[in-house]
Amino acid sequence: MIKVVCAIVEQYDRVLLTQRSEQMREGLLWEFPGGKVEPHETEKNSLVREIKEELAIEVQPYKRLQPIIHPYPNYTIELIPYLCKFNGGVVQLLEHKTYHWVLPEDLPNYSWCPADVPIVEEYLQVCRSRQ
Ligand SMILES: Nc1nc2c([nH]c(=O)n2[C@H]2C[C@H](O)[C@@H](COP(=O)(O)OP(=O)(O)OP(=O)(O)O)O2)c(=O)[nH]1
Repeated sequence: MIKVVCAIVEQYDRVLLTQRSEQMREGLLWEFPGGKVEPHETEKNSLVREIKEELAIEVQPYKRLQPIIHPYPNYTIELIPYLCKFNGGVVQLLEHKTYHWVLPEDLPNYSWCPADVPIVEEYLQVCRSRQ
C-alpha cells in the first residue's frame, strides 16, 4: 500500500486546493496537495517537504484527520490528511496545473480524486464544529 500525506492548508477563511496536471496519475482531478511518504521520513516532515517542492510555500501540519484507504485499479493508497497552518511564501505551480483558495462551502463543487471525497466530508464537519 502506498502511503500518501495531504495538506489542508488554511488561510483566513479559505483552503488551498490544487488541480493535478494532465501528465500525473488522476490527471486534472482536484486534491489537497501532498505526496508519498518516503521510507524513514515522518508524515509531517514528508508533508512539509512535498508542499515546498510542489508549491514553494511553508506549511505547519498541526492536526491529523482520519486516514482513508482507497483502492485505485492498479494500486491502493492510504491517504492521510493534516490540517496545516500557512507559514508564508507565494504559491508557485511547480507540478500542478492550477490552484484555488476555496471557501469550505464550495468544496463539494470540485471534481475530486475519489480518495479525497470522505476527507472533504470530514473537513466540512470540522468547519461546522468551529462555528
Ligand atoms: N497528493 C495527493 N495525492 C492524492 C490525493 N488523493 C489521491 O487519490 N491521491 C493519489 C494520487 C496519486 O496516485 C497518489 C500520490 O501521488 P503523487 O504523485 O501526488 O505523489 P508524489 O509527488 O510523491 O509522486 P512521485 O512524483 O514520487 O510519483 O495519491 C490527494 O489529495 N493528494
